[in-house]
Amino acid sequence: MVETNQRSAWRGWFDNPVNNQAMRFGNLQSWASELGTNIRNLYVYVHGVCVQICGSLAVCLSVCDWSLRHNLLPDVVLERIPLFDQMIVNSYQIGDGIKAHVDLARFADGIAVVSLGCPCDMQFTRTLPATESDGPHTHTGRAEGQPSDPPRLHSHRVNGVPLGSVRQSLSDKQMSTDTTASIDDSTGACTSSGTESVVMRLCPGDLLILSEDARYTWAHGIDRVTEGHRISLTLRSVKTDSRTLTCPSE
Ligand SMILES: O=C(O)CCC(=O)C(=O)O
Ligand SMILES: [Fe+2]
Repeated sequence: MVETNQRSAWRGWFDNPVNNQAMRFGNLQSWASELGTNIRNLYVYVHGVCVQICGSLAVCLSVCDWSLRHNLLPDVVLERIPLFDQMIVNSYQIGDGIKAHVDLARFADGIAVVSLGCPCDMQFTRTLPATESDGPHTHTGRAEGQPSDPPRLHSHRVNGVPLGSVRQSLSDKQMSTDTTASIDDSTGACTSSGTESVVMRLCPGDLLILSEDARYTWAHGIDRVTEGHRISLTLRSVKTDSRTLTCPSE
């Protein structure tokens, strides 16, 4: 449903391949606000393993059927009204990508990206400290590279949840409440040349949430889309102190 509505929402915007990005600030279209509401209400269950300790020995190891419920966004972000007030729609033709970046600091924590159309691989690279990087707005076609010399770090868990589990199919009619996500540590985590990186396949209907560590200390980018037309919706919130646009000449 979301995909059908949204496709008609941007019909004609990208007919000319020169146009590959559309932005909206302030009040979002009703379907985009509804998407934000659905994201606010989403949570995942993380299944656990229980180790029972007796003295200094682990005497029993059992896989439990209890689950930990995680909201997709931190509480402080979920309290925000509206949750999102800025949207970018990116259109990628074959060969297009987006340079590895950390989203600009003027956007608050808690960013949601919905993937539609053809799948692609998104690369995550750990980079510290979080910087006001070039940002995504250099979306001019092919990605040009990765941040130079990112620090070496070790964890591929984000907010305690492996990156690969923070995906939720929006085509799932149950999306508002009883959603589940499996923990999958085999999401392509790899280490090369001392750089920690993770590749995540983004399929149509996937929702990617970037918050806290994932939002501030991992760069994300797409080398190039290889299979066909892809559309992404990025929902963000402009920080209160960044809402006034100033003209450099003033
Ligand atoms: O197209 C995407 O999946 C990511 C877009 C993005 O990172 C951005 O607009 O900041
Ligand atoms: Fe981004």
